[in-house]
Amino acid sequence: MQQCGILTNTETVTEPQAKLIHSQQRQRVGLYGGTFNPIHNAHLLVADQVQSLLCLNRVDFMPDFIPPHIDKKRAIDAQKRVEMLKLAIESNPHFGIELTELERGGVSYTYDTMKHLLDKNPLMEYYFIIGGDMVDYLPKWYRINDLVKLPRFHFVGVRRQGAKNETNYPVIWVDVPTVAFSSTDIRHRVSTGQSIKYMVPPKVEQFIKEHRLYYE
Ligand SMILES: Nc1ncnc2c1ncn2[C@@H]1O[C@H](COP(=O)(O)OP(=O)(O)OP(=O)(O)O)[C@@H](O)[C@H]1O
Ligand SMILES: O=C(O)c1ccc[n+]([C@@H]2O[C@H](COP(=O)([O-])O)[C@@H](O)[C@H]2O)c1
Repeated sequence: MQQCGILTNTETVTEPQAKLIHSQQRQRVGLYGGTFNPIHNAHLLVADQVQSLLCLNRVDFMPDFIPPHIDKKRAIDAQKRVEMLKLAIESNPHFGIELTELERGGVSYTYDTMKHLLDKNPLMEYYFIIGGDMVDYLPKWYRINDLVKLPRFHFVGVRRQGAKNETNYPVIWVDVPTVAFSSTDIRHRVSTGQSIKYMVPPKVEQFIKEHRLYYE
């Protein structure tokens, strides 16, 4: 079991220890942004691995309203994406859902989201999880130079096959065992009658069937 460096009953506290204690009064929150159309097991695996590797208090999945790369995909309605997220995370006490981008509407620029969350939650330290493929695109992100300078904000890059997995921006890199499929693959498999068993949680599979999502 990994130790997360919690100091207890410390009588004489050195300056580095004090800084550590102070930093531990902050909640370390992972944010996993995406369209989640639908959420799949690779997302869940990444979130779980990053949570334990970085000793995060929790990881919140944050569905976007309009993804900044609009041409990338046309998602099903937000309510159904959230329903599937709820079903997927219900058994993990370290997982939650952050709805701020859906509530705000418009294009879900991360800079706007983080400004809002950091102002609202001064005791939270945020770890924004992105795949290595997304790291390659960081230079094109809206106000990226301002975003990386925000206090209490960190990018966590999950290395992925096929991505460059390097950048000049500050990124905490992690290696986690992962699998290569995407939501696009899930949608394609459903629309062509192939099995998605073990690629999404059973309740999400059931939801997709019941609501006839992605069949055409
Ligand atoms: N198999 C995977 N392994 C690691 N990271 C992943 C994987 N699939 C998606 N991600 C990451 O999850 C985040 C949210 O992704 P998103 O909701 O767009 O899922 P996606 O599977 O990439 O969807 P789509 O195929 O519709 O683009 C992104 O940072 C993406 O890089
Ligand atoms: O702010 C930006 O310019 C920006 C550009 C690309 C992606 N993002 C965010 O990165 C997360 C993953 O994006 P995506 O397209 O893989 O779903 C999601 O939360 C997006 O809002 C943000």
